[in-house]
Amino acid sequence: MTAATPPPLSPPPGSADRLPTAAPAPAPTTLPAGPVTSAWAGDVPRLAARGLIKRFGETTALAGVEVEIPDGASLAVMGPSGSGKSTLLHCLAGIYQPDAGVVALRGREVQGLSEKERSLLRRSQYGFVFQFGQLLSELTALENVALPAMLTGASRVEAETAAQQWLAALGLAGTEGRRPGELSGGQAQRVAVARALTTRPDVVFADEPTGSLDRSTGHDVMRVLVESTRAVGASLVVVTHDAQVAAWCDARIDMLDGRVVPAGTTTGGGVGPRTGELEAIRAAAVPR
Ligand SMILES: Nc1ncnc2c1ncn2[C@@H]1O[C@H](COP(=O)(O)OP(=O)(O)OP(=O)(O)O)[C@@H](O)[C@H]1O
Repeated sequence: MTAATPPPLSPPPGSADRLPTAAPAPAPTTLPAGPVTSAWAGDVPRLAARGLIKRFGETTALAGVEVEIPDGASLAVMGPSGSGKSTLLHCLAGIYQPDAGVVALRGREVQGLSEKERSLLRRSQYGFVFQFGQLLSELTALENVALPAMLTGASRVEAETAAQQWLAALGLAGTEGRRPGELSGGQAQRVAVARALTTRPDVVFADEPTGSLDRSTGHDVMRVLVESTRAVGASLVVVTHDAQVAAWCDARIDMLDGRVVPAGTTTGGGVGPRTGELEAIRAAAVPR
């Protein structure tokens, strides 16, 4: 990694105006054409799950999870290691098929789709940001961001023009030609955010998006992630151990043993000190 100058914080207030509106050619929708499922016929959430159960052999990773994410809202999923956070994200995103329960995108059930249909759904209507970005190391930042749009049918020129706009809006102008190894951790995560937004997804899923970053860079990345998804009208699901990361989101659920429990009842991080506690203790311990 280079000792890169941190990019300017972005998007600044009002940045929605600066985010590109050029969308790639719309991908064929994978949502069933039928009516909205009656359970959500009134106020249809962007994404919802009912009675979600997922088992791995003897392990019940999800034991009946209910969750709703409104249009354009962000949800933090917290809880200790092994509580089912990533499994929930994978079920919501159509990566895992649940053993029971319903997942609905805009009121239409998606859990019964075939693997091919779910793959198309993920490519065309969801965006993903992971802990280590998962950028393709041999591609430049521009190519990484352009790729999802090309996979959903946009021409190379169209996809790269839009990618350039996304990168500029996210404070990354000038990094287009760099490969992931030539970016700072914060820059790489911003590229991952740009890549997640480029197909104008319905929902962005982020699994520990700041897990590999220092506190200040993580703070910037969360701001960019929350504000840019909001600016384009996407809903956001963030899995995190960090209460300060969760605080960026509109709502939070806590998980324990595969269930949603009242917020604040889990430590989110095992037996160790919680986020910010050591700093507070050290500050309090300074002689006055
Ligand atoms: N592919 C898998 N095969 C077998 N067991 C799994 C698999 N994925 C998850 N599990 C188990 O399901 C439970 C929930 O795991 P999950 O990864 O969802 O928890 P988590 O809250 O995301 O944990 P962490 O914070 O450590 O990532 C755990 O007991 C885990 O061991």
